[in-house]
Amino acid sequence: MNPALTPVTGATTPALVLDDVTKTYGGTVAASSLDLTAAPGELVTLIGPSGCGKSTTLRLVAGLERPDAGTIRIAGDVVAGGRTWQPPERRRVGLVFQDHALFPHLTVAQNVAFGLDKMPRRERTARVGEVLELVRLGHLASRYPHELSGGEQQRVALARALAPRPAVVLLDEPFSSLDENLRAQVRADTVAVLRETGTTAMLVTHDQTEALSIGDRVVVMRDGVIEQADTPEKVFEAPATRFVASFMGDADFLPAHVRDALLTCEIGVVSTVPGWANCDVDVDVVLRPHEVALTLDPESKAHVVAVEYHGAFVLHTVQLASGRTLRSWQPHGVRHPVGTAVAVSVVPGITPTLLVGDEAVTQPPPPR
Ligand SMILES: Nc1ncnc2c1ncn2[C@@H]1O[C@H](COP(=O)(O)OP(=O)(O)OP(=O)(O)O)[C@@H](O)[C@H]1O
Repeated sequence: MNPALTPVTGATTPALVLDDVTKTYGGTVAASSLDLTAAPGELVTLIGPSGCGKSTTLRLVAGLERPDAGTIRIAGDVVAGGRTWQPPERRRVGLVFQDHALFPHLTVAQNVAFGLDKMPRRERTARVGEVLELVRLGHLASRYPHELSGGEQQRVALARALAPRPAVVLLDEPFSSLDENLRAQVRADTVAVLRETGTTAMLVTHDQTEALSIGDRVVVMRDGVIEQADTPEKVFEAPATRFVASFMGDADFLPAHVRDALLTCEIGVVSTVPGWANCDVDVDVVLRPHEVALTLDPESKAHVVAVEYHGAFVLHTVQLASGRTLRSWQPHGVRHPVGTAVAVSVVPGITPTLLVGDEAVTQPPPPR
């Protein structure tokens, strides 16, 4: 990493802490008792349905909204909480928005220099050159925003956010105005720059794959509440709630039973459940399409009811004898026509998530 580009944060001090932060608008609780910590250099992705409070969370950190309660710390300093209130310009945060929000009458270099007005002129010019090189736009320094592509504008917005060496960069759906092909490239470039500079970032997205693929940690929100904040693997493979299981990827739920450490449901034995010996409990099992196997079986009461071609994989929906449906990813070359009778099982070695009510359980619930 280039030391000149390193954001100034203490190695052990979290870059960002939200402690019991709440924000309401009239009767709407947009953020409810949020607890969240980002370590220096961490990239946190925030995801959830429309209106769940993602942008509010970002705006609270940026200082564009005041919390009703709770404390926000940036690089160890309280910026909101109790009697303390730091305005946005004193918070050491960089902002990148979906629409880039560049000043149309300023050149690329002037846009990037905008937040550096307190810096001596020579230092400022050097810094602008440095961050423009970082985003590979040094050659376009004297262009105006309307003379740039969408992807280039987004890189200018990132350069402008990084120029003052913020403790945290906040990105609100930064790629959603870009078309599909460009988005993947700009996303990869942006993440590379954040990594190279060791920048702590919080990024709001609507895109599950994006949240999982770029986040060190994924924060799933619903109705102003954090449902789960975990590594991408945990969020996908061990969702904490029914909502997280279904929101972060395709998931089907079947009533199931654990007796003496054996998990069974309508399709038969699913797996063993170590540590669940001597119990006899009803649960729901979460099954993802890549965990469901199909074999041709004319005797089976299950049959294919829908087939969707997705290119590399073909999604089969199967109706079981009970009327419930399960989905199964089949490889590119496999296509069982609608009506085909199939035996359904799970692929070997899976550790499925079990739910009691809407909560995932890893221990047998206490006897009632
Ligand atoms: N300024 C405001 N005044 C009143 N209500 C607001 C205001 N800003 C947000 N809200 C409400 O707070 C809730 C959370 O909004 P927020 O914009 O944070 O959600 P979001 O998850 O970012 O949604 P989206 O994905 O649609 O952008 C919503 O119910 C919204 O209507």
